Amino acid sequence: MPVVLEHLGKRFGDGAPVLDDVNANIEKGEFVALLGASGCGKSTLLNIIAGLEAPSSGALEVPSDGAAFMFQDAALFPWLTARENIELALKLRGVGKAERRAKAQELLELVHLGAAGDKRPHELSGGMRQRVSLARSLAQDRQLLLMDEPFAALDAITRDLLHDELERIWKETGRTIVFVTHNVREAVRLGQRVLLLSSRPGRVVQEWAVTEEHRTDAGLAGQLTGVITARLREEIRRHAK
Ligand SMILES: Nc1ncnc2c1ncn2[C@@H]1O[C@H](COP(=O)(O)OP(=O)(O)OP(=O)(O)O)[C@@H](O)[C@H]1O
Repeated sequence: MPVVLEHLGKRFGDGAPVLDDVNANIEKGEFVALLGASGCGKSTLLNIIAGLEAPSSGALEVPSDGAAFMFQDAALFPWLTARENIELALKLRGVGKAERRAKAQELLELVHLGAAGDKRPHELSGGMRQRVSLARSLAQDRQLLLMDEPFAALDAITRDLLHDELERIWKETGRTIVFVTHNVREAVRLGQRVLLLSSRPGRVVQEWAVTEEHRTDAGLAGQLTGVITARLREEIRRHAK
């Protein structure tokens, strides 16, 4: 099991707990969508899984080689080309110079940017930049990939395209993915499992399995989206009181 979270809690300083008694098991190769309202602690939980933050209580098991991380903002180095951004990640991983170029090209092709390797970030669209960012995360070659609202800033059509791409890449690479979003449609589109995090404190309050039937039957997927949206609204209302 790559990720086990047991009674995980987090508070910053002497503030109110941000996370409280979070429990979850994520299996190897699984695609889990972590859904929650703004500010409920999704990024904090992802940072804890990534080892960037320590939990205040509870226990967690994560892969010993850590995780690759992809953020909402591509955060590419502007003075490097797309290829060089990816090569840098490979270099940091200790891949030799000769091998780096071929591997970077392979990753560019995987994200359908085979011809754009020499472009710098400002010459790329937002969607293309996120593809480079995805390729760079894959260059880190970790089994576990943590994604923090990576497509939130993109327009709906580009986002749909990237959903298809990410699904294909997930299937091709067998990565374990934890994908944070506040968008229910996106969670149902991508996740095999959707975990709903409550607000203040954040806790997994419900989870849903997204089955093959949901993938092939838009009506069924729409129904599930409706059910999850209603539950999310309830959480937001409860928190607003
Ligand atoms: N380093 C920190 N110090 C103090 N408080 C923090 C810190 N990091 C996060 N918080 C608080 O923890 C809470 C949860 O933040 P977090 O960013 O994890 O939520 P989120 O669900 O990812 O939100 P969003 O969807 O808006 O990105 C917020 O109230 C935030 O102010």
